[in-house]
Amino acid sequence: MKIFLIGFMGCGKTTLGRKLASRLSYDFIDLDQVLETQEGITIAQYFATYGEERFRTKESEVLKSVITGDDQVISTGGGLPCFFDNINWMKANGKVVYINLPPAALASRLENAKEERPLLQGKHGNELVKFIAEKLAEREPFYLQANIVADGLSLTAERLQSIIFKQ
Ligand SMILES: Nc1ncnc2c1ncn2[C@@H]1O[C@H](COP(=O)(O)OP(=O)(O)OP(=O)(O)O)[C@@H](O)[C@H]1O
Ligand SMILES: O=C(O)C1=C[C@@H](O)[C@@H](O)[C@H](O)C1
Ligand SMILES: [Mg+2]
Repeated sequence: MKIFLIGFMGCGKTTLGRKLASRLSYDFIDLDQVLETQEGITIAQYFATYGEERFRTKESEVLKSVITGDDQVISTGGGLPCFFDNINWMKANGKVVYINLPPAALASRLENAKEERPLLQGKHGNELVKFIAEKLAEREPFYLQANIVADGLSLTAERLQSIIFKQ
């Protein structure tokens, strides 16, 4: 089975995805990391060099190219479900799980991890919370199309596993 983790930057897709894959003995794929390895530059450098539009095309191509094995946990980029047919494509190819967190919680996690997230550069404090709240409102119609919505506050890989497999 393929499990796609989606949600806003900082909701824990990479952190929880790696742990979930290890618990299940599934392969772990982080699409941001695959893109960085394929292109030989960081996401921030990719945005700076080619711009967001080309990044969206590239991340969609990466999504469709790496999904080859059977049992995989795939952590996606925060914006990926909101472009092209990506959300429907993921639902047609596996189970999609949205990790849901409120803006203030996302902001406090992201305050010290913004350098590698180009959309957040230069935003601090209340301005960061406001930006996240607006972007999240724009994106939720896509995120909420997931098969499963998981509450991201104090979420663990163990809990995520039991939600997905309804144990
Ligand atoms: N369950 C958790 N509880 C507390 N902090 C967490 C949790 N999961 C992740 N974090 C922290 O939040 C930050 C972002 O986590 P992570 O990189 O996994 O998010 P992401 O969803 O992959 O973001 P992006 O879309 O930018 O790749 C990290 O600093 C991480 O240590
Ligand atoms: O939310 C977003 O649009 C992004 C999230 C990250 O995972 C990266 O894919 C990139 O920084 C863009
Ligand atoms: Mg990530």
